[in-house]
Amino acid sequence: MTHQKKRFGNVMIVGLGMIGGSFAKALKERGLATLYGVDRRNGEVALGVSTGVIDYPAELSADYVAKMDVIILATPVRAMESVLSDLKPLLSSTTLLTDVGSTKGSVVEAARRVFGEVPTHFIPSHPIAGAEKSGVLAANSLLFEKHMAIVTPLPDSDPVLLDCLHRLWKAVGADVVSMDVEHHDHVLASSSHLPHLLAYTLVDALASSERSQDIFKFAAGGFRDFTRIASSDPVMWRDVFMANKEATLATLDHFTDRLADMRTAIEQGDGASMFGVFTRAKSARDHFLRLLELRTIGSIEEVRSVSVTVLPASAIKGKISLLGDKSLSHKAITMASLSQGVSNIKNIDLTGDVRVTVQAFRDMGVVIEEIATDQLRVHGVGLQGLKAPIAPINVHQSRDSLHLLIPVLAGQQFPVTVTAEGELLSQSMKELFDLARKMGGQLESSVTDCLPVYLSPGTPSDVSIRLETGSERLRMAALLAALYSPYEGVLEVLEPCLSHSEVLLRQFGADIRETNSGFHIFSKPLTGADFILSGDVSKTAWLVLLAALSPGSDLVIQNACLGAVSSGYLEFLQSIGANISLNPLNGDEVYEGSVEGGFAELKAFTLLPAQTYRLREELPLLCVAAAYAKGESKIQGISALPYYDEDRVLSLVDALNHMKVACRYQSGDLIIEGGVPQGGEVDCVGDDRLALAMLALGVRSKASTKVNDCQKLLEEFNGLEHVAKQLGFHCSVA
Ligand SMILES: NC(=O)c1ccc[n+]([C@@H]2O[C@H](COP(=O)([O-])OP(=O)(O)OC[C@H]3O[C@@H](n4cnc5c(N)ncnc54)[C@H](O)[C@@H]3O)[C@@H](O)[C@H]2O)c1
Ligand SMILES: O=C(O)C(=O)CC1(C(=O)O)C=CC(O)C=C1
Repeated sequence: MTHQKKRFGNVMIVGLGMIGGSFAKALKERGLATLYGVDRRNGEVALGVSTGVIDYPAELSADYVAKMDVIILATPVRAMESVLSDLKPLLSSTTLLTDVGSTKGSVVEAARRVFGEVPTHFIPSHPIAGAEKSGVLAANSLLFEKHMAIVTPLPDSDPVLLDCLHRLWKAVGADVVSMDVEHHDHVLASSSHLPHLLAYTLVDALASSERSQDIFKFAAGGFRDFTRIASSDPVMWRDVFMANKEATLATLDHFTDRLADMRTAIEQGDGASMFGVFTRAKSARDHFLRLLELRTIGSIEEVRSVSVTVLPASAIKGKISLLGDKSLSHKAITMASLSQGVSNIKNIDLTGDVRVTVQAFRDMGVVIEEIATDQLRVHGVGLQGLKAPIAPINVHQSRDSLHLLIPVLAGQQFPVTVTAEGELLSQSMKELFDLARKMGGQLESSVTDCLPVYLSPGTPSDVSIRLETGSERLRMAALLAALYSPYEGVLEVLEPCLSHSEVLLRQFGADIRETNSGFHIFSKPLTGADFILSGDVSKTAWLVLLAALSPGSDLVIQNACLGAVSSGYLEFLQSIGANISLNPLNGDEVYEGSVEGGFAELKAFTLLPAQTYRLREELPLLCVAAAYAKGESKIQGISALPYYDEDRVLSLVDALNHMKVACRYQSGDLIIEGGVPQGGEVDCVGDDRLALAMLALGVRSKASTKVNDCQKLLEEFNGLEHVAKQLGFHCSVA
């Protein structure tokens, strides 16, 4: 045999069936190895050669085995012991020996029985990919692409060969993960072995029933989807259940108990229990499917960047009602989940981060029905009625979800891990974690006060909290912490007037009394409520600014969220000359109403540090107002802002410079000279608020403005193009 040495040299497959054949074919097609096949059925090997799956037939003899760089066992798992015995006298310790068996403990035990102890060059593995077919003719060279391959190294495994095993799986397209043998067998017992057992048993039970002819005749999609895997190879699966007895019995018992509960629910006509199980199962499956799709279609980074372009010189005209406020949407879902009874929430915005909050409560057993695209029915479980989730709670990049969940989780009876993604992982959460500590919770994290955090409950105690910052998210978190006080919680805040958080909590029956410095919150269960959410605050702020900057505008937002906190920004715009009128529908301190806005020349302004802090959420929009105002505006105290608010302003300064707006950042203050921006192409670094500010900058600029990296903006504001069209200005997504 004369051939050039390939990257993985000579590779022998023992058991040239569907999996062994697929592996051989994948390596061969990529030119990565010279392939040898061994099978107890000579016909499979001959077929392997004739169909080009392998290069050469082989045998388990010294001649062949000695020159192999890699040997892969791909027989059913119980046949592996005899193959290992045959190989034992022939093997060299430099040959990587691995397997693809569906169970790992039994294969390791077989190696121990044959060799005395597991040789350092035998490293088990398992591709999580397959099909219900068997035999070499079912070989598929793409089978492992974007699927996982688990390697289960042992403490003494040879590191060089372990590295080679990782590279081998990677070379055929798999994502490689490491796991210990016992964990592997437990996880696979539930994710793979139990479903096969159910499919086989279901088909067998139905096939032996008296109506089997008709059952199969009328079986359609559901039956087909559920039972595809009952066509899998019986030898392989008999071996799996004999090899992984303990773990499969454990998961089968758990499942049998749950099935018995379902039987009782059907018998008793208990629709609520059935509905609960089905809703949780649907949401869990949808969630896992999304994760799976993300893995198989590529990572988030690979998603192509989206840009939004705004054309200048159009008036903002029309009457509009906005979808519910994002922050109120998060809060309403949280309060409804913690209430006793059912809540109906209308005009809720279920896009972007709000989904994270919905998913977290579903993961903890709350049934949340989506009645319409903007309407939820939440079956609350009470303040302490959440169930331990089966996996860590992931808040992704949602700061709102995190601030609501930490105090709520600190008030439960079970421990839980909370994690996040992106920037949230590297930011200190000290103030938030301190609230949970005050509630008696214990928090452990590998980096102090950062996520991921392991949160375990302690003894609940009355909390007394004094907030030193004006953060609305922290205020809501503190209110929730106080709500879990056994008798009375005390909250002192910088601005003791009522905000939407307290008003919303009162709608759910919370006993919150105002004091000179804040609130007293008395222990009392929340009760379900029905309500309609007011329109989004940041979209209102954006549209009103667009109208103020565009001559000829005549805008009416019918369901704006008004009141002490949310109208601070609108009142400030009024103070610099904007033509805005606020028309509250009722006289409460926090209320809904309409906002009317039109064009007016804006005056330059100075924001003192305290104002800058108070208006920090809308600061990018105020910078845009300054860019169009007559004269020089000064925004003081930017360096004293939380760093993410400061970063946002600094990114906007880049865009201002790019659009030839004269501005400078000096000792923590920003000075902006008003004029007419040039337009151009800018990047919002994936920040939705920054994207809105940059689009506002383009609304009356000399040329069109294209804002890149708008994925997050479109998630958070998915009706953007429609709203623009309705109000007569041109905003297009590419
Ligand atoms: N089918 C799947 O979806 C899947 C997925 C991942 C892992 N696995 C594992 O891969 C292995 C192979 O499964 P498959 O689906 O390819 O089965 P398969 O039936 O297609 O192939 C197994 C091959 O092994 C041969 N064989 C049996 N005993 C032998 C022996 N003593 N010596 C030499 N050859 C022998 C058989 O003749 C057959 O050709 C199993 O251990 C299985 O647990 C299967
Ligand atoms: O897709 C299929 O047909 C499979 O059964 C593949 C499957 C699984 O259960 O997911 C089967 C056995 C394994 O060991 C790994 C993967």
